[in-house]
Amino acid sequence: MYLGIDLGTSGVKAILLSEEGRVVASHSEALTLSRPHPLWSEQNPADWWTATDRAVSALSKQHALQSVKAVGLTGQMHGATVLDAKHQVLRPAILWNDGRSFSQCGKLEADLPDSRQITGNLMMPGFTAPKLLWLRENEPDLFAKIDKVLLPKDYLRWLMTGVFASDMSDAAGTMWLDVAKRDWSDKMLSATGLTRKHMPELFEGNQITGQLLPELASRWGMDCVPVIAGGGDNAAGAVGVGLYKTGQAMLSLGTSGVYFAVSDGFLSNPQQAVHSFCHALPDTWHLMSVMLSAASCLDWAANLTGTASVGELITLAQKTQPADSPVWFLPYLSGERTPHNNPNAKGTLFGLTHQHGPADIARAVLEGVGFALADGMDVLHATGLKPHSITLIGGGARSPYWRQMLADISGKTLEYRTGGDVGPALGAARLAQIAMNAGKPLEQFLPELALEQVHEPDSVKHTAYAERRKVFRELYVRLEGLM
Ligand SMILES: Nc1ncnc2c1ncn2[C@@H]1O[C@H](COP(=O)(O)OP(=O)(O)O)[C@@H](O)[C@H]1O
Ligand SMILES: O=C(CO)[C@@H](O)[C@H](O)COP(=O)(O)O
Repeated sequence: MYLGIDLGTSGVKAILLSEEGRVVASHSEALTLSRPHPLWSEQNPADWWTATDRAVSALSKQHALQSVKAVGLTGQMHGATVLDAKHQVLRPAILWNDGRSFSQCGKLEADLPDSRQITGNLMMPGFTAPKLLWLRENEPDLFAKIDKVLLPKDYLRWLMTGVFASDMSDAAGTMWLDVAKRDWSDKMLSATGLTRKHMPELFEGNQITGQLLPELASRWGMDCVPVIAGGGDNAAGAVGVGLYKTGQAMLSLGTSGVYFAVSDGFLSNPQQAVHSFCHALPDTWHLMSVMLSAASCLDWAANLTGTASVGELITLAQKTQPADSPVWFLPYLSGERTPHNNPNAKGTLFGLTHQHGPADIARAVLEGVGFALADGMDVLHATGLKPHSITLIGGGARSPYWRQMLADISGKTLEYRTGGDVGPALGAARLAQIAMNAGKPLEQFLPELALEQVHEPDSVKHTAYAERRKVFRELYVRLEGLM
């Protein structure tokens, strides 16, 4: 078997994949997020480790882990985890949805006019490099002590193997990688006062980076098996659902919302904040549009409306019909990346009257996230890449009602496959299986998951939603200055 570990924002998931490609067990442990100041978003790396240890220990009670041949790692991207020379964590990790480094982004682009050519991307807060510049300017004593900068899953790897290593897909999200060359860029590193010695060694997603340390192996009832590079959660999620060829795409409904498409060449649309990164398999790249708050808006709305769970919130929304006097929701609760690149963008409810109640708000939130996802799809398609199939993954994809609404809003056929909700952990386990079967054809280990439901867009509803989306977009344009 293969063990896949996904350090998500809302929790750590561990799954066991059988040699035949079946998920035989899984366990999740929740994580919380801290927002100590406006625009800040942090987690304590010690909590990541506690949750990981608990998740794997719980899995070992469901299923003996003695037959695990390799471990694959994946996780939330871009987080800055900084260690001192004794390899102690210096401060809470600054996460992917943290907007504090907006001015540092402008400074980096001004200092390095070719930064978009090297990285393929617009410099955005949330990416790792501008956060390190923020630390240099705002916490200089701490910055001076930094010996290593690690991405979240690579901090777990360090604790599991004693090795500093990363993979190309996650490293691409730092803005220190030359994405076309798949190597660290000395120029980008030096612009933030760092060198290669601060970075982990680079691997492709399906390469072995080290072995599980003996004390952990015995704690979890495993051998000292290889730990594989793995990938950022989106690239690994794509591998999990079998996406590695140009034209394959997915929509990931996690804390963030991501439209991800595989490309065999290096394309980009930095002006509209489309991300252009390496894929987790050699010689492949991908594009993605990222919205910072997607399914997390449902958690927020469930809390706001006093509904017990996201499932209940969706049931509430289902009781409403698209109204004559609708409510609109701008889902920018943590600012936004694609297409606005604006950490100061705000969540907004518009159109409320005495007639509206919690159900209308629930519906507006589901629709608003859908409109924002459709905006992201449009700007990705503007690169010329036109995917021929779109698979839904992530916790939000568990709702058939929301899945159909997203097909109606986007006007695209959306496919839901069994097991898509554990996508990244499954992808990490699949990368581990590929690594242990080097030389065999990839296709053998990347079967598409069984199709559970196909959501065809309803053309009448799509036309109505297209009208509503015009107002959604206009609202942002008019409110941007006030935000
Ligand atoms: N039944 C459900 N229907 C729709 N959304 C759900 C359901 N259950 C959980 N979710 C959503 O799934 C999200 C978590 O998805 P997940 O892919 O695990 O995120 P992450 O990788 O960011 O930790 C939560 O924000 C929650 O709103
Ligand atoms: O910032 C990005 C991608 O660029 C996010 O997608 C993070 O990688 C977090 O993912 P989830 O926890 O929402 O899966």
